[in-house]
Amino acid sequence: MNIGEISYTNIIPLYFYLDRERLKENGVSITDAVPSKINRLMEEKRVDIGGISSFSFGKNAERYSLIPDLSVSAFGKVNSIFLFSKYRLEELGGKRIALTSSSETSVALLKIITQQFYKIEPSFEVETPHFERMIELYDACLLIGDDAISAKRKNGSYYVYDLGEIWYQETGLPMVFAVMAYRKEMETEKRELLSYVGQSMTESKERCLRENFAPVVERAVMEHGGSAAFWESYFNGLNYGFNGEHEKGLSVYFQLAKECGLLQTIPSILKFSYK
Ligand SMILES: C=C(O[C@@H]1C=C(C(=O)O)C=C[C@H]1O)C(=O)O
Repeated sequence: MNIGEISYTNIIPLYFYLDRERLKENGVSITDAVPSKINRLMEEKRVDIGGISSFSFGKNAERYSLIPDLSVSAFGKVNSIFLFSKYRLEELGGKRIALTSSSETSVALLKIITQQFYKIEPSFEVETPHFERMIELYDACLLIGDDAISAKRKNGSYYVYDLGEIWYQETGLPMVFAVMAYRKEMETEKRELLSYVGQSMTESKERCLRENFAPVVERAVMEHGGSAAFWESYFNGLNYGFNGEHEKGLSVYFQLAKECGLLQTIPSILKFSYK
């Protein structure tokens, strides 16, 4: 079994307390990469389970199921998914926007926001995430994860829009950015390991919440700089669960993505049962 691990700080609580030695002894390997790459590896069956973009789950829901109670979501500001812009959002019609190649959920979300909520039509191009280069060549740029956090630190004079906040203002629902999904074959081929991994991730999340993220904050400060207070508030601003509200938010997101021509069908959401 191969687990995909998104290489952004926001998902660390779901992986922090995994017993990597034990996993290795059981033949489990871990691949870390940006979300779009994990999404692709899972589509190519080179990753069996992992945090993937919720949009990628939507595209592949016939072949994937969800580990229950896990996600990377926000009820409002997410603080790491930003549109940096030389113009106000409502003025971006006909302008050029660079999209990070790391994301699928946020790229589709920005298209939903512009088309459905703001009724404007900018043009989009996918670029490798590099704030200075993107903003030099384009009118606006979308960054996610640690790239967005470091760009926000450097940003001087551009407008900054938090996509989680816009989503919440418009829908009153949480935005689910990543889900913990697995390929359905795992249920028959590797059921025991699947349960073990799902439960370990749930325990990791719960322990991080109990500790108010202290060890995760320490690691984030070491790896990315910034203050402990900043990271503590960042982790507390994210939501790692998946309940009826998340499901509602995700269903509305899929529905709007379909209306924008980004998804062909509205997928149903199936979850693993440990029983
Ligand atoms: C909260 C975030 O959510 C991420 C956003 C993703 C996307 O846009 O496809 C995928 C995985 C999440 O880890 C973030 O990266 O800032």
